[in-house]
Amino acid sequence: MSENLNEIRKGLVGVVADVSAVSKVMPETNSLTYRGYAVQDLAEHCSFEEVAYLLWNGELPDAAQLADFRKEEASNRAITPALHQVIRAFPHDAHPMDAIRTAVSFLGLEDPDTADTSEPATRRKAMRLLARIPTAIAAAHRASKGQAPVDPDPSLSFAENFFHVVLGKVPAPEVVKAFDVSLILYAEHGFNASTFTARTVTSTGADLHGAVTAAIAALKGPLHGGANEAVMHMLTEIGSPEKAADWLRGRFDHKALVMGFGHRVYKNGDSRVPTMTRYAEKMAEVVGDRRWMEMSRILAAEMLEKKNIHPNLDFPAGPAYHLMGFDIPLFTPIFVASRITGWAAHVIEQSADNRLIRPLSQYTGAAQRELPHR
Ligand SMILES: CC(=O)SCCNC(=O)CCNC(=O)[C@H](O)C(C)(C)COP(=O)(O)OP(=O)(O)OC[C@H]1O[C@@H](n2cnc3c(N)ncnc32)[C@H](O)[C@@H]1OP(=O)(O)O
Ligand SMILES: O=C([O-])CC(=O)C(=O)O
Repeated sequence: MSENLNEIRKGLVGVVADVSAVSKVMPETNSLTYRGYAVQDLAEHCSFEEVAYLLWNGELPDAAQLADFRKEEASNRAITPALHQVIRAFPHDAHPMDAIRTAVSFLGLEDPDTADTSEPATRRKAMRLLARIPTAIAAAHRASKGQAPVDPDPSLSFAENFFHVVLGKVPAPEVVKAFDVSLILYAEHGFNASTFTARTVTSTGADLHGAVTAAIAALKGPLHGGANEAVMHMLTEIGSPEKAADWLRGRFDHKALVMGFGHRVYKNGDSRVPTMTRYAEKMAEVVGDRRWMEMSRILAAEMLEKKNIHPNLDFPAGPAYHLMGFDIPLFTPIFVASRITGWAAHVIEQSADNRLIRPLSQYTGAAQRELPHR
């Protein structure tokens, strides 16, 4: 095999690493489909549970299949006293992404199917993770604030229950809908860094909890999922719409990244941004606070005009989650609660037709040499 420097694609830019039937990212039309359905249609007309079923099964559920899926998810939400105890032992200033990464690893220790990498076992484990991740995120977040955990409520939808376990109350239906839309938009996106991490771990024959633990670690990074938190920190730092343009000029002067902008695949706009922006605007109306969306509008217009760079999904999701009442460190964990669906679909797909993922590197270190005399 040739080892030509010209063949190196740093960051694997443009490399097609495998086939996948889970989703299709189409930068030429700024569009995205899950199992063939346009993501904006799914977001508008389906629930997150239906989309989770679709990603895992290839087809949308009928009424009975959806009822079974919902029942299965809702009845698996409780976490053990042992995990609650572990969570209470986390440092109070631990980032919730580190907390959920550790909790998922612990859930692997407890799971009766941990080491079984067969497809039926992986599906059972995926359902348990989907159901328990919100409970663990909420327990860790509440413990860090000195608050007691809230028991999950099986009578609530996935989205309603997320608010219930984190905040202890379920907001108005339009807020729940906006959150559900965000979960659908975040659920799946091809071979992004965290999903590729999950597939790489799976390719070694390792189990789902290992793959998801690694994927969470990858998602935390500010160039990936961590950007939704960084966006809200940025907006908070700017403070008011009048300061947005000047603040941005300062970033340009320092050649600094502007969080929530740019994308490895989309160069002319992220398929999910128009839908998420619309729902973030609705949240601004509900809350009666237009400041964040006004700042966002100015930043997006300036970035496009001066740099020709479009926002990605994390840009409207950040202020949307803030307006829904979530603390900033919960934003990327919410991404985890959603993306577990895409990760599991890819783990199942990778296992079904596996080959070890193992690229090459071109060596640039010292030439071969003799050991010093000893
Ligand atoms: C859900 C998600 O994970 S979406 C991604 C979330 N991440 C972010 O929002 C972080 C900010 N964005 C970025 O860091 C990048 O755009 C990435 C990591 C998402 C994509 O990176 P790449 O594909 O390697 O970037 P790309 O090659 O398109 O960059 C082209 C040019 O635009 C610049 N650029 C790209 N994004 C940004 C940005 N957010 N702010 C300022 N400049 C940027 C690059 O610095 C580069 O400039 P150069 O040609 O002068 O070196
Ligand atoms: O596709 C990517 O590289 C990042 C992204 O938007 C996602 O994971 O949703």
